[in-house]
Amino acid sequence: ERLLTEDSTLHLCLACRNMQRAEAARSALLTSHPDAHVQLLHLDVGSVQSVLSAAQEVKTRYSKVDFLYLNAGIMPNPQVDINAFFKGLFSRNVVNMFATGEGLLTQQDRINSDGLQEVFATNLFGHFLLIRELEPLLCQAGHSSRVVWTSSSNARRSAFSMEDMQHRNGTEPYSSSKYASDMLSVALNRHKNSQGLFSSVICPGLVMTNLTYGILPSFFWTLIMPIMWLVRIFTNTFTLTPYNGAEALHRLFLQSPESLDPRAKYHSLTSGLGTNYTQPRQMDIDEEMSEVLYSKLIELEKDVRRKLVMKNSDKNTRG
Ligand SMILES: NC(=O)C1=CN([C@@H]2O[C@H](COP(=O)(O)OP(=O)(O)OC[C@H]3O[C@@H](n4cnc5c(N)ncnc54)[C@H](OP(=O)(O)O)[C@@H]3O)[C@@H](O)[C@H]2O)C=CC1
Ligand SMILES: CC(C)=CCC[C@@H](C)[C@H]1CC[C@H]2C3=C(CC[C@]12C)[C@@]1(C)CCC(=O)[C@@H](C)[C@@H]1CC3
Repeated sequence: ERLLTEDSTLHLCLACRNMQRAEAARSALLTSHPDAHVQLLHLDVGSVQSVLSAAQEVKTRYSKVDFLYLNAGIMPNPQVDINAFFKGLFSRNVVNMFATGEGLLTQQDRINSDGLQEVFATNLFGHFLLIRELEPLLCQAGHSSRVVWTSSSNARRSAFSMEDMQHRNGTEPYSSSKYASDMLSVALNRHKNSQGLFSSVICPGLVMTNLTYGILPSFFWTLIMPIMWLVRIFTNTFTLTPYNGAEALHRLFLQSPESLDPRAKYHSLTSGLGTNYTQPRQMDIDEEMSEVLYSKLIELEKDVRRKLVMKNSDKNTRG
């Protein structure tokens, strides 16, 4: 919506797993921008086969991609640690606790049909595979393109382990996957800037969406809304509405790739008085670690492709 308000001649492609929701989003966009070009594409970013098919379809439809917004993300079965919340409330760490949710949330992950951890597959690996597949459209001579990751201030180095990059053994797969996306963005810039591809990371702040309604029921959030407006005075990270949360996505659209800081996370912020702005903050990233992650993802990609070929040939021989 905000991009079309900026430039109504844009060609948008909404890549979604639920086509009914995609159609509803398209209709809403066409109501406010009747001449807009909005196409739909089926994509389940958590499925390797779906990513490969969707990328193939993009390559037949378009000759180049200027912006790729990697926004899809999940936080399955979140649990709030109430004790930690009340402890944090009376500690010196209280502002950081509200800004990042650090130490308050755990999730239950599971293995998907590709044999990958679902949160890792959805929040990181599917996006990575999509970029790899779309490289011919993203990396073109004399043309610069942009990849924008929706990360989170919940991303934390200590939640991530290189020996367990899928977070099979921990209870914070969300934080781990978001930290991995921050590292991957840094690595992508190192590898791809020379080919015209620029990667950035944003955090929308705490926004009321299906994700947050999965943490606490919507009526509870409505009930504590006055408290949240109060908290906003101290953190600025309680953006609360999708419009405010999209501030950094919108800002990056207007900024030239050369002016971007590859090691910064761009935060959507809303002041106590309701003013929206974007602020870059340095990420806690080690270049060497990001390089190791990049290599491990390339290895996993090879492995996953090999398995898919075997699976498909098995299917063909059986029937
Ligand atoms: N809300 C918040 O406070 C914060 C959110 N974020 C991040 O913002 C992003 C958007 O989340 P938000 O809008 O809050 O949450 P929602 O759950 O409302 O939206 C998530 C979106 O991702 C889509 N999605 C999930 N899994 C897949 C998949 N396998 N394939 C394709 N699409 C998929 C969902 O599609 P469908 O409609 O089919 O479910 C939905 O459109 C996420 O990356 C999240 O981590 C970051 C910081 C804070
Ligand atoms: C606001 C009050 C009075 C209570 C709510 C407490 C927590 C449930 C809440 C405080 C900080 C929140 C938070 C997130 C989830 C809900 C909280 C832990 C996130 C982790 C949600 C997803 C993200 O990506 C982060 C940016 C959020 C950070 C803050």
